[in-house]
Amino acid sequence: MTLVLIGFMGAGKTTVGNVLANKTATKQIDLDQCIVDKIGMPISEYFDEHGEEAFRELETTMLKNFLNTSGILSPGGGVILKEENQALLKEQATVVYLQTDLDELLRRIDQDTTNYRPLLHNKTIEEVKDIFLPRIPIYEEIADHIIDTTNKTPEEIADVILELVGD
Ligand SMILES: Nc1ncnc2c1ncn2[C@@H]1O[C@H](COP(=O)(O)OP(=O)(O)OP(=O)(O)O)[C@@H](O)[C@H]1O
Ligand SMILES: O=C(O)C1=C[C@@H](O)[C@@H](O)[C@H](O)C1
Ligand SMILES: [Mg+2]
Repeated sequence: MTLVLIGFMGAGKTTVGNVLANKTATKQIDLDQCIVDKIGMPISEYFDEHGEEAFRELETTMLKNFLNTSGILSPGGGVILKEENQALLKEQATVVYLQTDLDELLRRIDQDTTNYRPLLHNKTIEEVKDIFLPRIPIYEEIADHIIDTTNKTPEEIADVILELVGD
């Protein structure tokens, strides 16, 4: 079964997925990257040109394409918003939720110069909370395992995951 890492932007899905892939000699599929390769533009540009709803449709199509590929799948943080995706993840994957305190997420996102996250651009803390808080129960509901990543390195998180799901 595919191992899927879920969590908010900055939770470390891509980073931990890479560490895990190296440790287990499997491949990591970063769904955001697959989408970028397909659309030929950054996600932020796609949001500007086509809107979030169009992005979500595309994200669902790509999730279906890659869900049954063996390895580690790291989707974008909003993949859990669609009920269709929630059902797919619950039924067809082992799901690990990378849980992180909001302060730590904001610190990581602030320091991350390689990724631009359109949903968080120019948002106040209160506006970020409006996106973050309603997602928490969905992440928790879908997860087979929950790991608090706040004070752990990606290496430590990968080791916890391997203990939980075996390698
Ligand atoms: N456990 C950690 N401790 C400290 N920094 C971390 C940790 N995990 C990830 N980071 C850093 O936080 C930033 C965001 O990580 P990453 O891109 O892996 O998050 P993501 O969950 O894939 O986000 P998105 O949903 O936007 O794709 C990166 O700069 C990464 O180096
Ligand atoms: O959490 C989200 O809604 C998103 C997270 C990113 O990984 C991208 O998938 C996109 O910017 C949306
Ligand atoms: Mg990512």
